[in-house]
Amino acid sequence: QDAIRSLMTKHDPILLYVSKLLEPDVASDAGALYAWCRRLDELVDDPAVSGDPATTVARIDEWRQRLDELWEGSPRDDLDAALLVTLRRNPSLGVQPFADMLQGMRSDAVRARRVETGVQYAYQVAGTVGLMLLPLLGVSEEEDVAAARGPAIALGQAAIQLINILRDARPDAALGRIYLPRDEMAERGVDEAAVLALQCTPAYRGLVAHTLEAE
Ligand SMILES: CC(C)=CCC/C(C)=C/CC/C(C)=C/CC/C(C)=C/COP(=O)(O)OP(=O)(O)O
Repeated sequence: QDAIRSLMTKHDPILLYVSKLLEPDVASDAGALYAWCRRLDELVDDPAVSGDPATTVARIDEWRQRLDELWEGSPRDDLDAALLVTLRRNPSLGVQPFADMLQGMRSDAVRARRVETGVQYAYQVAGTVGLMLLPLLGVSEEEDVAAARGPAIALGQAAIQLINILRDARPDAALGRIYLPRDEMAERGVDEAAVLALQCTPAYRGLVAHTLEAE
């Protein structure tokens, strides 16, 4: 629990407050899921390997291997062991959202410069979080999951991913990366070169305003 708390304190302090609003078991399950996602993100975002897709991909594949071992009941460390407790407490939690998040990070890593985002990537790195949380929130019967799946993914995407993309658009562009949806950029006449040159054009402002309104 201490290791989970210190990850949250460092990266997402607001989640410490959110956790206090949850039942103790739910809070510790959410914390275990958080630690898995955050450690994966740290592997990928590590500045030491950010210019080296091959190393990043190797790390992601290693994390996938660890996930499989965890699913077979063999955690490699205390944080994995905490996740195993969570998996046992929430048997409807399937491997798919974890595998999908890994796939999203992998496809991000192999594209050296420009990442096409859109709905699929947003699902992979954020919508999946909504799916992971469903069983913790008491949604585990098959037909309930089917009904809640769409809203859960939408919540993850809207709450985490799109806000993140807009917040980080400038530093990402400075790194030669654009995570804005390509189809909407084209529709609104937002020029890729202008974004990379950090120009805040009226078309770009329009896209930001439209994205915020839509969510
Ligand atoms: C503890 C509670 C109440 C909920 C936990 C909810 C969960 C599982 C959250 C996991 C979020 C996470 C770390 C996802 C990994 C992928 C992702 C969208 C990372 C974004 O991280 P930021 O720190 O916002 O951005 P940087 O990667 O740029 O640092």
